[in-house]
Amino acid sequence: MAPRKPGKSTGGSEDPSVTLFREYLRINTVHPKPDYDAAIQFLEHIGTDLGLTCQKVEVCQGRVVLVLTWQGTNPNLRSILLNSHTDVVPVFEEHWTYPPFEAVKDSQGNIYARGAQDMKCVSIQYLEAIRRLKAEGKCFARTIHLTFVPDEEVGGHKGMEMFVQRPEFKALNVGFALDEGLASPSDTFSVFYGEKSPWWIKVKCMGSPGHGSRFISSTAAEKLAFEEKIAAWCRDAGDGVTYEFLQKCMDQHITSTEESNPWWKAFSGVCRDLKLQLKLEIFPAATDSRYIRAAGHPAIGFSPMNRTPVLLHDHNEFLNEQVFLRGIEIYACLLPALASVPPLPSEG
Ligand SMILES: CSCC[C@H](NC=O)C(=O)O
Ligand SMILES: [Zn+2]
Ligand SMILES: [Zn+2]
Repeated sequence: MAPRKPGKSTGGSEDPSVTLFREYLRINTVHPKPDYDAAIQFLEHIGTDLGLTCQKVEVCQGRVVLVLTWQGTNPNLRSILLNSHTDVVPVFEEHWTYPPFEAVKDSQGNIYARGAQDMKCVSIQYLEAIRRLKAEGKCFARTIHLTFVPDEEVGGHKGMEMFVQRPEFKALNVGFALDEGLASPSDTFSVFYGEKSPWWIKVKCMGSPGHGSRFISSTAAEKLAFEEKIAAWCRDAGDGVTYEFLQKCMDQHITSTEESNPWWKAFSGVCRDLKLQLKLEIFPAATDSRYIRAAGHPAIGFSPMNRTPVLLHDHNEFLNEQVFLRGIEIYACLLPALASVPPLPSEG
């Protein structure tokens, strides 16, 4: 085990937000057996400390969604949803320079841990931005809800997919949601308004595989045409060859990034004021945003990490503490703007 080194980039005294982030990273929520209870207890404690109301929704056995709420002054208006998942993907410890659940900070202020980018940073940034706004005595018209969901990394079925079907979700009256994005190695910040639709397919071939790997010449861009091709391959391979979808993402919703859209106007307006360069992208995989969008709500994927290599699911995932702290400042500007979007025509 590598020794834990004291951080030097802050001159020895660490920002309490960074300390909290590192504490959260040490909670082992790795698949296949994430310690969700420990994560929820930790987050609930922070929320209660901040004076947020707390609700727990058990979407199925052992899978609880934690909802922390900062009530707005006009509860009739639609709310802002800040979503994050609590689970992280497995590690190959032998490929890590530092133990992946110790949140070691090196001399440059880089914090190494599974979940440093995906996406424990964002959970703590949301909370710490709220801490700052509350300390300044701020309050806003719209309610802000934070949801902490399980199982995103295994498809979100026992997480956000079930939660959006629940009356407790409908009662949140969501107007606009923020969820995870990706780091960006350049100066720009990546912003995601839609996602690819991954298909994970398990093919079961009991006998001889025959010529099941033979490709048919005409390619099909259309997804349903592609599924027919898979079915045909299985038929061609002989009896007893079956396939099943482990993931079949079909959602094609995208979120408006038109200046005329009031949510986008608020989001992009803050970024302009802060001189953040945005790069609008389609997320290359699938996140829980797809369930939020499919439920009819606009959602933007945004993890404020520029000048950072994209290391989600990779060995030696890290985030620099200065980038992390800048993210809190960014949310502390975004949240007031979003929670102050004037009543929309549909809100009377
Ligand atoms: C299709 S379920 C996707 C789960 C996971 N999402 C983001 O990383 C992923 O591995 O892409
Ligand atoms: Zn993620
Ligand atoms: Zn992930």
